Amino acid sequence: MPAERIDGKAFAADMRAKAAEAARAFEAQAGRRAGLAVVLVGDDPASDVYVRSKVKTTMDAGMESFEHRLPETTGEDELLALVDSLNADDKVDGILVQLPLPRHLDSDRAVQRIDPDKDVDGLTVVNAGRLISGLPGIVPCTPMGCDLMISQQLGGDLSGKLALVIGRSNLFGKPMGQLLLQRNATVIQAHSRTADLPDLTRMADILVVAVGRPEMVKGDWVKPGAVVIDVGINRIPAPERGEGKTRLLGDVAYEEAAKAAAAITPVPGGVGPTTVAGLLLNTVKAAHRRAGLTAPAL
Ligand SMILES: Nc1nc(=O)c2c([nH]1)NC[C@@H]1CN(c3ccc(C(=O)N[C@@H](CCC(=O)O)C(=O)O)cc3)C=[N+]21
Ligand SMILES: [Mg+2]
Repeated sequence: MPAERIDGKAFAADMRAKAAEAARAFEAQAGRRAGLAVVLVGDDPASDVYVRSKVKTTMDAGMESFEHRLPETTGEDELLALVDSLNADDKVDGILVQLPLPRHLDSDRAVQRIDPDKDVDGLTVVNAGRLISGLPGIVPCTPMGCDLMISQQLGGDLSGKLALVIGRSNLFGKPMGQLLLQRNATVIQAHSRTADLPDLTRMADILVVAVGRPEMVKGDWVKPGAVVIDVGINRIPAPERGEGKTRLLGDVAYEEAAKAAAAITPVPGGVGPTTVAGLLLNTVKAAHRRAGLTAPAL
């Protein structure tokens, strides 16, 4: 039986509907809309597309969007001053600094300047510490979306399951491993220096791949019946679609892997759309917390 194709677009639509419902409840109680500030420095076209989609989705969910576009030549002091002013602005519940920043800016410095209670990307050391300590905090959006998809497939308790995460970034791999651990999975965190990776993937009941190498995980690396989550977004040239055209490939060879897996996320239309939806959930949760209101279970 071929694998179930996990529909990330439908899943994300459901997450957005929940965020919109929570946003209405927040507005009714707080007398203002939850607000998300997005900071974009420079004019990278890919970042521009992401930011536009974040702004639109935010407004569609009944939240306020504050868009701050700064020129490529922005200095570090200016960027930090903007973050400071957003930290101090009561209408702003969430702050996102779009990455990557232009090379002359220190992205870690900018991100760590964000008030942890407004850090809707979950990238500050405070939120990383809260996650590893099992304290309430803000979880990075992409692992949050993957965690929700995995629990929809397998239930909330992953006792006895072996989960393999390939990738160890602060943005994805590390928090993903922590979320799986919290659900009682036995977690292996693999990365570019891991030896004999296919031997490990073949043991994994849950295989989460975030390496950024097109179709690196082959069909015969997948344990029969596994749940496979492909976090890779690799844009590759597609001359067959016309001059200068590109297409997206995941880190997993989808067609092959789908023959073994029980369920698998496609690229595009899998994990990607849940990322922006996760941002809305984080923003509306942050708004409730900041206003001293109980956030609805999301
Ligand atoms: N501070 C910060 N936080 C981020 O969360 C962040 C960021 N910076 N910088 C860039 C990356 C990338 N990212 C994606 C969001 C949605 C899709 C998405 O919806 N992808 C669609 C395809 C979109 C397409 O066709 O290009 C999909 O996979 O189906 C992908 C990638 C968030 N990022
Ligand atoms: Mg990673």
